[in-house]
Amino acid sequence: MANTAHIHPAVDAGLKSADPNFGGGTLVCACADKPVKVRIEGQVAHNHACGCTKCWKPAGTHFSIVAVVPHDKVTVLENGDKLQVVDPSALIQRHACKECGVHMYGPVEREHAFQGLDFIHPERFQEGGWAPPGFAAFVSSIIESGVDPGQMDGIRSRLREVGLEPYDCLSPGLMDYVATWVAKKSGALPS
Ligand SMILES: N[C@@H](CCC(=O)N[C@@H](CSCO)C(=O)NCC(=O)O)C(=O)O
Ligand SMILES: [Zn+2]
Ligand SMILES: [Zn+2]
Repeated sequence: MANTAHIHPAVDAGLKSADPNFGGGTLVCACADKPVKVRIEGQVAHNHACGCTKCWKPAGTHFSIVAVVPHDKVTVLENGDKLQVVDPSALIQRHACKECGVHMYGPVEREHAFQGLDFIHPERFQEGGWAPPGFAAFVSSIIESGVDPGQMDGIRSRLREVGLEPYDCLSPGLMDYVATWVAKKSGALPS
């Protein structure tokens, strides 16, 4: 029987390939009136499906689609007065539209391996061509949002079917990157 587990509309509809000429675009929130618009220069990196409770997801969806760009490639173009930080104590300072709730950008300002990067949701680009997600992160975290643990086998196999290897943290490459940063900071590895 076909696996019909829903992941995210952009995944369920079939992932679109990156356009090698994609040079950036404009993220737009979901407000019909005075939408927040944020300009991103260049292609996104490390795009992934994220099951954590903190990332913004469209209604009825278990996963977000989230990627990073350098902070200096992010410019608020319109209606920035509608933005507010969701959780000022979080590592990722997610700036959400107060009216529709869409997260528009989330800088990491703290001393961390990801400092200088902003987390964004490429599905909010009004243009196509952004790099598709390459793996699924924080998959077990969807249980924290109320997903029945009995559905996890089906969800993980669906993720594998669509080419998104499921992990319960970030991908091994990113976890190694973070751990290397920590080891260099502590002196466990030479910097
Ligand atoms: N089980 C928790 C996990 C939350 C979490 O650690 N999320 C990650 C991934 S977000 C995008 O990849 C993270 O780095 N969070 C930092 C932050 O949120 O500031 C849950 O589901 O809430
Ligand atoms: Zn909005
Ligand atoms: Zn997340």
